[in-house]
Amino acid sequence: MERIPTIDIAPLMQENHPDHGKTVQQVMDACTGIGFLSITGTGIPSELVERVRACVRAIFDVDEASKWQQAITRENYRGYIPMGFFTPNDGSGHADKYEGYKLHHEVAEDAPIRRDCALYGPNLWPAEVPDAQGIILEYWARLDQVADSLLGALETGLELPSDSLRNAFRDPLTNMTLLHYPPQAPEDGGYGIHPHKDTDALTIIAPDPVGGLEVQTRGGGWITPDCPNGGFVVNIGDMLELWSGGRLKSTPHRVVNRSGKERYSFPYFAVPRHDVVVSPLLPPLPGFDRPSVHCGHWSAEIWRTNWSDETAAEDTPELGTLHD
Ligand SMILES: O=C(O)CCC(=O)C(=O)O
Ligand SMILES: [Fe+2]
Repeated sequence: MERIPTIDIAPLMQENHPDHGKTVQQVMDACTGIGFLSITGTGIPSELVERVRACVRAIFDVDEASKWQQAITRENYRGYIPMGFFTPNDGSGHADKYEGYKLHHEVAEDAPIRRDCALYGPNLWPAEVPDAQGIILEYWARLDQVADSLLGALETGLELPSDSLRNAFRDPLTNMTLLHYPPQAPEDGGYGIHPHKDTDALTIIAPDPVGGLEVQTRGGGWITPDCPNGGFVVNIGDMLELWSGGRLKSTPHRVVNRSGKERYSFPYFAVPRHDVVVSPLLPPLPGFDRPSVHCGHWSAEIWRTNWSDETAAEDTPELGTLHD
């Protein structure tokens, strides 16, 4: 499949919809083919998405000195990621051209799960944008429902027991990166985000109308998702690829912002609970041979190794890494 289909998922969001089976098949075809789909029929009002995008813009409009004061740390992977803060571990030495703000599934200061895994906790919210918390958490709750519906469809499509995927997302390590990509000049060869695969289970993005996301086809070309207004782009990450024994595809993608305009995006990365060990729930396809992944350990490793003086442990599976 060399194109990214648009699928109305309204039949998945309601029990016993007559088109449920047909929609499951469409989602399966996309996820076992190119690994990307555009979705409509989520019930999320465009107006909510636009309010989120306005907050994201305001968060990046904060002055540089204040951003550095609220920057992400090794101890707490939350807050600002100033432009050029992390360099990809691909040996190229070229920093991606974005600035970010990291958020995680919101957990109270005194939540019991914090005793089991240090990755959980309250988010940092930028002091300068007081509306951000309420608006983004409202949006987040809607995406939790969309992710749940898609996971339910994949359980059906893969013929897995009901809830076998969805149960892994109670107290999840789901996270979101707010992103700002300044426009890149035509002669500028770098990337907004270099080609990579997502290391999560499933990603949901409200595309910025300025464009810039590119997806690799099986043939090696790059295509742009053709997502209708009010729709979302969804992609399979490495964890669902692993769970499905290689049936669902985690596909390389990249961002290049040649629009001449500022680009804002806020991908939602669905990640299971910290103690979930992801390994194939079905016999792996021939040639698909990957070690299992402990979600808490693996998430901590991905974030730790973003600091350039930290190296990956021997036993770390290389999820997300692209090899030539
Ligand atoms: O900004 C986008 O559209 C995509 C970002 C992305 O691929 C990522 O953060 O993993
Ligand atoms: Fe990505």
